Amino acid sequence: MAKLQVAIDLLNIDDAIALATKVAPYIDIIELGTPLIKSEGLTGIRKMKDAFPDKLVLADFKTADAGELEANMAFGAGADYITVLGATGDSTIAGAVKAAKEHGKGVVVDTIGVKDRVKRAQEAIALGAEFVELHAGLDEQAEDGYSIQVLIDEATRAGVAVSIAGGVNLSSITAVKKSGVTVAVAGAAIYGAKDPANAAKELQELAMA
Ligand SMILES: O=C([C@H](O)CO)[C@H](O)[C@H](O)COP(=O)(O)O
Repeated sequence: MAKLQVAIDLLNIDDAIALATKVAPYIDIIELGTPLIKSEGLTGIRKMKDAFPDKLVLADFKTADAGELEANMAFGAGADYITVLGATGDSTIAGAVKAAKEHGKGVVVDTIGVKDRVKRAQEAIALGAEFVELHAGLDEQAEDGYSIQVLIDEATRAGVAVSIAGGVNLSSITAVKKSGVTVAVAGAAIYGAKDPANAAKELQELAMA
Protein backbone atom coordinates (compact mmCIF):
# COMPACT_ATOMS: atom_id res chain seq x y z
CA MET A 1 0.00 0.00 0.00
CA ALA A 2 1.35 3.39 -0.99
CA LYS A 3 0.44 6.77 0.45
CA LEU A 4 -1.03 9.27 -2.00
CA GLN A 5 0.38 12.80 -2.31
CA VAL A 6 -1.35 15.51 -4.34
CA ALA A 7 1.10 17.95 -5.96
CA ILE A 8 -0.72 21.26 -6.28
CA ASP A 9 0.95 23.20 -9.07
CA LEU A 10 -1.51 26.09 -9.01
CA LEU A 11 -0.45 29.69 -8.42
CA ASN A 12 -3.05 30.95 -5.98
CA ILE A 13 -3.42 29.69 -2.41
CA ASP A 14 -7.20 30.14 -2.33
CA ASP A 15 -7.52 27.96 -5.44
CA ALA A 16 -5.07 25.47 -3.89
CA ILE A 17 -7.07 25.26 -0.65
CA ALA A 18 -10.31 24.88 -2.63
CA LEU A 19 -8.75 21.96 -4.53
CA ALA A 20 -7.35 20.42 -1.35
CA THR A 21 -10.79 20.65 0.27
CA LYS A 22 -12.23 18.51 -2.54
CA VAL A 23 -9.52 15.85 -2.49
CA ALA A 24 -8.39 15.75 1.16
CA PRO A 25 -10.51 12.70 2.09
CA TYR A 26 -8.46 10.58 -0.36
CA ILE A 27 -5.01 12.10 0.18
CA ASP A 28 -2.29 11.53 2.78
CA ILE A 29 0.10 14.37 1.87
CA ILE A 30 -0.80 17.80 0.48
CA GLU A 31 2.10 19.25 -1.52
CA LEU A 32 2.42 22.95 -2.21
CA GLY A 33 4.22 22.76 -5.56
CA THR A 34 7.25 24.90 -6.29
CA PRO A 35 5.34 27.42 -8.44
CA LEU A 36 2.76 27.82 -5.64
CA ILE A 37 5.50 28.34 -3.04
CA LYS A 38 7.17 30.94 -5.27
CA SER A 39 3.85 32.68 -5.79
CA GLU A 40 2.51 32.60 -2.22
CA GLY A 41 5.59 32.09 -0.02
CA LEU A 42 5.54 31.05 3.62
CA THR A 43 2.10 32.61 4.07
CA GLY A 44 0.74 30.00 1.66
CA ILE A 45 2.20 27.19 3.76
CA ARG A 46 0.68 28.68 6.93
CA LYS A 47 -2.74 29.01 5.30
CA MET A 48 -2.67 25.42 4.00
CA LYS A 49 -1.63 23.94 7.35
CA ASP A 50 -4.23 26.04 9.17
CA ALA A 51 -6.88 24.71 6.78
CA PHE A 52 -5.70 21.07 7.13
CA PRO A 53 -4.08 20.65 10.56
CA ASP A 54 -4.57 16.87 10.44
CA LYS A 55 -2.93 16.36 7.03
CA LEU A 56 0.78 16.14 6.24
CA VAL A 57 1.83 19.26 4.32
CA LEU A 58 4.85 19.14 2.02
CA ALA A 59 6.58 22.35 0.93
CA ASP A 60 8.23 21.68 -2.44
CA PHE A 61 11.09 24.15 -1.92
CA LYS A 62 13.60 22.18 -4.05
CA THR A 63 16.25 23.70 -1.80
CA ALA A 64 19.68 24.00 -3.44
CA ASP A 65 21.66 25.74 -0.67
CA ALA A 66 21.28 26.88 2.94
CA GLY A 67 19.51 23.64 3.80
CA GLU A 68 19.18 24.25 7.52
CA LEU A 69 17.95 27.82 7.09
CA GLU A 70 15.36 26.99 4.41
CA ALA A 71 14.14 23.92 6.30
CA ASN A 72 13.69 26.02 9.45
CA MET A 73 11.66 28.50 7.38
CA ALA A 74 9.40 25.77 5.97
CA PHE A 75 8.90 23.93 9.26
CA GLY A 76 8.36 27.21 11.12
CA ALA A 77 5.51 27.98 8.71
CA GLY A 78 3.86 24.61 9.41
CA ALA A 79 5.26 22.26 6.79
CA ASP A 80 5.73 18.63 7.77
CA TYR A 81 8.12 17.96 4.89
CA ILE A 82 10.50 20.04 2.81
CA THR A 83 12.12 18.96 -0.45
CA VAL A 84 15.86 19.41 -0.96
CA LEU A 85 17.55 18.80 -4.29
CA GLY A 86 19.55 15.60 -4.54
CA ALA A 87 21.78 17.37 -7.08
CA THR A 88 23.08 19.63 -4.34
CA GLY A 89 25.85 18.86 -1.86
CA ASP A 90 25.59 16.45 1.03
CA SER A 91 26.03 19.33 3.50
CA THR A 92 22.83 20.99 2.25
CA ILE A 93 20.86 17.78 2.78
CA ALA A 94 22.52 17.24 6.18
CA GLY A 95 21.64 20.81 7.25
CA ALA A 96 17.99 20.32 6.34
CA VAL A 97 17.95 16.97 8.17
CA LYS A 98 19.36 18.70 11.28
CA ALA A 99 16.47 21.21 11.19
CA ALA A 100 13.96 18.41 10.58
CA LYS A 101 15.17 16.51 13.65
CA GLU A 102 14.85 19.65 15.78
CA HIS A 103 11.25 20.19 14.58
CA GLY A 104 10.23 16.52 14.52
CA LYS A 105 9.61 16.81 10.75
CA GLY A 106 11.05 15.22 7.60
CA VAL A 107 13.24 15.90 4.58
CA VAL A 108 12.37 14.54 1.15
CA VAL A 109 15.24 14.56 -1.34
CA ASP A 110 14.16 15.32 -4.92
CA THR A 111 16.26 13.64 -7.61
CA ILE A 112 15.18 15.96 -10.43
CA GLY A 113 18.15 16.41 -12.78
CA VAL A 114 20.21 13.69 -11.07
CA LYS A 115 21.83 11.22 -13.51
CA ASP A 116 22.02 8.20 -11.20
CA ARG A 117 18.83 8.54 -9.18
CA VAL A 118 19.12 5.15 -7.45
CA LYS A 119 22.64 5.80 -6.14
CA ARG A 120 21.73 9.30 -4.97
CA ALA A 121 18.57 7.98 -3.31
CA GLN A 122 20.64 5.53 -1.28
CA GLU A 123 23.09 8.29 -0.31
CA ALA A 124 20.28 10.66 0.67
CA ILE A 125 18.65 8.07 2.94
CA ALA A 126 22.05 7.51 4.58
CA LEU A 127 22.17 11.27 5.20
CA GLY A 128 18.84 11.09 7.04
CA ALA A 129 16.19 11.85 4.41
CA GLU A 130 12.83 10.30 5.25
CA PHE A 131 12.22 9.28 1.64
CA VAL A 132 13.53 10.19 -1.78
CA GLU A 133 11.45 11.39 -4.71
CA LEU A 134 12.34 9.68 -7.98
CA HIS A 135 11.21 12.59 -10.08
CA ALA A 136 10.85 13.54 -13.71
CA GLY A 137 9.75 17.17 -13.65
CA LEU A 138 7.25 18.82 -15.96
CA ASP A 139 9.94 19.73 -18.53
CA GLU A 140 11.45 16.23 -18.59
CA GLN A 141 7.98 14.76 -18.99
CA ALA A 142 7.47 16.96 -22.05
CA GLU A 143 10.63 15.63 -23.74
CA ASP A 144 10.23 13.18 -26.61
CA GLY A 145 10.18 9.55 -25.51
CA TYR A 146 9.59 10.17 -21.80
CA SER A 147 8.08 7.22 -19.97
CA ILE A 148 7.36 6.88 -16.27
CA GLN A 149 8.54 3.27 -16.61
CA VAL A 150 12.13 4.38 -16.01
CA LEU A 151 11.14 5.69 -12.57
CA ILE A 152 9.17 2.52 -11.83
CA ASP A 153 12.21 0.37 -12.67
CA GLU A 154 14.41 2.55 -10.46
CA ALA A 155 11.98 2.30 -7.55
CA THR A 156 12.05 -1.49 -7.85
CA ARG A 157 15.86 -1.47 -7.58
CA ALA A 158 16.31 1.33 -5.04
CA GLY A 159 15.97 -0.71 -1.85
CA VAL A 160 15.22 2.47 0.14
CA ALA A 161 12.06 4.48 0.78
CA VAL A 162 11.10 6.36 -2.37
CA SER A 163 8.23 8.21 -3.97
CA ILE A 164 7.59 8.56 -7.70
CA ALA A 165 6.57 11.84 -9.32
CA GLY A 166 6.25 12.57 -13.00
CA GLY A 167 3.18 11.29 -14.77
CA VAL A 168 1.45 9.31 -12.04
CA ASN A 169 -2.14 8.86 -13.24
CA LEU A 170 -4.89 6.26 -13.43
CA SER A 171 -2.99 4.31 -16.10
CA SER A 172 0.33 4.20 -14.24
CA ILE A 173 -0.61 4.08 -10.55
CA THR A 174 -0.91 0.30 -10.33
CA ALA A 175 2.61 -0.24 -11.69
CA VAL A 176 3.89 2.60 -9.48
CA LYS A 177 2.37 0.95 -6.42
CA LYS A 178 3.71 -2.50 -7.36
CA SER A 179 7.23 -1.07 -7.54
CA GLY A 180 7.09 -0.76 -3.76
CA VAL A 181 7.03 3.03 -3.40
CA THR A 182 6.28 4.60 -0.04
CA VAL A 183 4.39 7.47 -1.69
CA ALA A 184 2.84 8.03 -5.13
CA VAL A 185 2.73 11.70 -6.17
CA ALA A 186 0.00 12.86 -8.54
CA GLY A 187 -0.28 16.44 -9.75
CA ALA A 188 -1.95 17.07 -13.11
CA ALA A 189 -3.91 13.82 -12.88
CA ILE A 190 -5.79 15.40 -9.96
CA TYR A 191 -5.70 19.20 -10.35
CA GLY A 192 -6.25 18.90 -14.12
CA ALA A 193 -9.13 16.43 -13.83
CA LYS A 194 -12.72 17.44 -14.55
CA ASP A 195 -13.67 15.95 -11.21
CA PRO A 196 -10.58 16.15 -8.93
CA ALA A 197 -12.32 14.45 -6.01
CA ASN A 198 -13.24 11.44 -8.10
CA ALA A 199 -9.76 11.30 -9.66
CA ALA A 200 -8.18 11.33 -6.18
CA LYS A 201 -10.63 8.68 -4.97
CA GLU A 202 -9.84 6.36 -7.88
CA LEU A 203 -6.08 6.89 -7.47
CA GLN A 204 -6.32 6.16 -3.76
CA GLU A 205 -8.28 2.97 -4.36
CA LEU A 206 -5.61 1.73 -6.79
CA ALA A 207 -2.75 2.84 -4.52
CA MET A 208 -4.27 0.83 -1.69
CA ALA A 209 -5.34 -2.21 -3.73
O1 LIG B 1 7.23 18.71 -8.71
C1 LIG B 1 6.69 18.98 -9.75
C2 LIG B 1 7.27 19.92 -10.73
O2 LIG B 1 8.63 20.07 -10.47
C3 LIG B 1 6.60 21.30 -10.64
O3 LIG B 1 6.54 21.77 -9.35
C4 LIG B 1 5.39 18.36 -10.11
O4 LIG B 1 4.48 18.63 -9.10
C5 LIG B 1 5.53 16.87 -10.26
O5 LIG B 1 6.42 16.65 -11.31
C6 LIG B 1 4.19 16.20 -10.47
O6 LIG B 1 4.02 15.90 -11.81
P1 LIG B 1 2.61 15.47 -12.43
O7 LIG B 1 1.97 14.49 -11.52
O8 LIG B 1 2.98 14.85 -13.74
O9 LIG B 1 1.78 16.71 -12.60
